[in-house]
Amino acid sequence: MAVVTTPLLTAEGITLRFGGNVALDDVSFEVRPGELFAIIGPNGAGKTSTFNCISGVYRPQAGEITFRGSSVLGQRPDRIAGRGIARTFQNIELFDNLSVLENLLLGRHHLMHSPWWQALAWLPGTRREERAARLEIEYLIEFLDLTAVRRHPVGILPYGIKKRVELGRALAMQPELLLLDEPVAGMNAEETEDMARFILDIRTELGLAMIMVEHDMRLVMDLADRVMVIDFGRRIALGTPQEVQRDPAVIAAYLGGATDEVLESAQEDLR
Ligand SMILES: Nc1ncnc2c1ncn2[C@@H]1O[C@H](COP(=O)(O)OP(=O)(O)OP(=O)(O)O)[C@@H](O)[C@H]1O
Repeated sequence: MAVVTTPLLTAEGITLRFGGNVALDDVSFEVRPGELFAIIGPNGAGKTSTFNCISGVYRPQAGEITFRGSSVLGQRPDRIAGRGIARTFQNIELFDNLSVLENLLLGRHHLMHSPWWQALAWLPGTRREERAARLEIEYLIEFLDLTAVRRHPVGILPYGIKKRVELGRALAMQPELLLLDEPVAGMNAEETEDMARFILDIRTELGLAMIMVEHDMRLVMDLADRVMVIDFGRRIALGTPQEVQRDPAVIAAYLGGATDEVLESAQEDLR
């Protein structure tokens, strides 16, 4: 008997317009618990817009997005984050003057009731809630191999480590779904390999579902369980990495209507 899994997130018929410009046109997909779901597509295809609809930055004019069975539409980004959807950004958004530990504690803090400065002050009378948070953060610091830099101000760290701190801050929010916006953009080969390892560890050890937007095809094809391809705001393919990289519509989207010969060579590249 086939096992039916209830989706964690469902997007149904999402349409998003900016004036006359259609950023997303009737896009539907679902993300299953524990799945690594990738969204790819040429520049301006609508990938970031999809993230912005899920995380409450944009409200689509049509369609529905549900997380664990109830709608996220119309909710503020902080409320959606509190429901278990955390996000990293294309451009790192951290507090440069604060340490790695402090940045992670602030990420954790939106879940707590005590004032934010208490998390940083670490007073002798610090409440139980703060102590529990501190233990979780210490676990994440170790998990992400950040122990050696835990007290360093984020501003002085190399780019690849900053991206890892940003990942840590999103994980500190204890999400069930993590949105990764170009996690390896601008990274060298070694940093990319490290990040790929951490993404895999998040899936296997923490069991989190992830949606990843990424231009690095090798990373996508190596890591993702399923891939959705969008072009000009439309979903043109959805399937396993093997299925989408064979799909002529996908190859054509990347090349803009090519001959059979060029398609074949693109297929090689996508492999
Ligand atoms: N705030 C906005 N105002 C007007 N148009 C927007 C806005 N955000 C996105 N768009 C438009 O929506 C379309 C999709 O953009 P989006 O940023 O989602 O693409 P993308 O696939 O993430 O691109 P890239 O790979 O370059 O990051 C583009 O035509 C873009 O110009």
